Amino acid sequence: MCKSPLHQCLHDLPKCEHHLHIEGSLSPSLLFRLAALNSVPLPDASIDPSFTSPQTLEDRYTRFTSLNDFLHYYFIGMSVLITSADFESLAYEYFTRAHADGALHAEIFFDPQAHTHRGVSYTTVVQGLSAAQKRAEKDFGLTSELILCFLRHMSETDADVHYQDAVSLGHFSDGTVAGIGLDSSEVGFPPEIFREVYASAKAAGIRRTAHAGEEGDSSYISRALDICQVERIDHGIRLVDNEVLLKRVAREKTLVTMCPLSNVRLRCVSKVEELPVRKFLDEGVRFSINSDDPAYFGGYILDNYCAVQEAFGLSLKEWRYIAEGAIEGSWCEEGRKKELLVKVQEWAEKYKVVA
Ligand SMILES: Nc1ncnc2[nH]cnc12
Ligand SMILES: [Zn+2]
Repeated sequence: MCKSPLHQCLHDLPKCEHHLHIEGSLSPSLLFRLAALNSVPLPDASIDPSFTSPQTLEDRYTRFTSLNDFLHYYFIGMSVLITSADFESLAYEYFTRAHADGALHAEIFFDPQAHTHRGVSYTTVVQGLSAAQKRAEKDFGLTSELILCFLRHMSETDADVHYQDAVSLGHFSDGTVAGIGLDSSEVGFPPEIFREVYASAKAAGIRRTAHAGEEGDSSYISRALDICQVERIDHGIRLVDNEVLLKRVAREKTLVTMCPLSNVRLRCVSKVEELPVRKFLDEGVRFSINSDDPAYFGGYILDNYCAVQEAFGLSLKEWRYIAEGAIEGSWCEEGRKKELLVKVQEWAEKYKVVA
């Protein structure tokens, strides 16, 4: 448990998670178990000693030097996921943990290209994730959405093939997949590479987000907004370098999905205190707080909330603003948003937060 005196209060605060890579919730112990079960070879421990045991892998995760250093382990890790049942248990475990942290709604990324290119079909992945979503809603009342991410180090053509697969299966129109995103190595892979697939999605009324301004400079954010017409920005911490852009994001109520512990582990900042939380609050930027890849970055959603509290000492009124902004920026139905806003009101009454 964190040291923050607000721990219980932050636990009880109705939370929405918008930036969670489901493959990034694969713990080293599950990784080793699934590798054995599915007979997937892991790197030889004599070449990379991190793969000696779950503990040595966990230790290696505390020493990432960059986004690419992390992605190397992330892609090896997910290679143990083979069957629909693997994806279902991975996602159900994540939902169970998010529920225990007091999350009521989660919008989770998945990376289909990273699976299809090693022979696991798009349908296998989505069947497993959808089954977990239904179980989590039934068991915990936790609602969720899927966001199909394109890997920016792969071609636009390949992204389009996967987009068209999802379109032809009716996954965007029947609600199986809520929208598209863009992830993986940022620098050198600007958003405009994917302008056409984003234009198709916009024309079809499909929701759009993209990682931008994580390691890349603020022009990645403006290009994601202007060229790909995204409705959200994932990470977006480099907004602080461009005052005009920051004011625009505040004015347009674009949701910025921050991931504090991730940014520290990947050395985008040296400590949580360096993140623009205070600046975003002062300027009225709408943002949510998220875990990104919790099994790799040392914390789930509540750990991230507590880390922000320890660094910035926010008031309950400010936490209420964050919670309401996260709900308003969610991609769930309006009816669900209203229910979630009522829960924030109840939280405010319980903790005597004046409006
Ligand atoms: N933090 C991150 N940035 C870019 N791509 C990712 N894929 C998983 N986590 C990511
Ligand atoms: Zn991410």
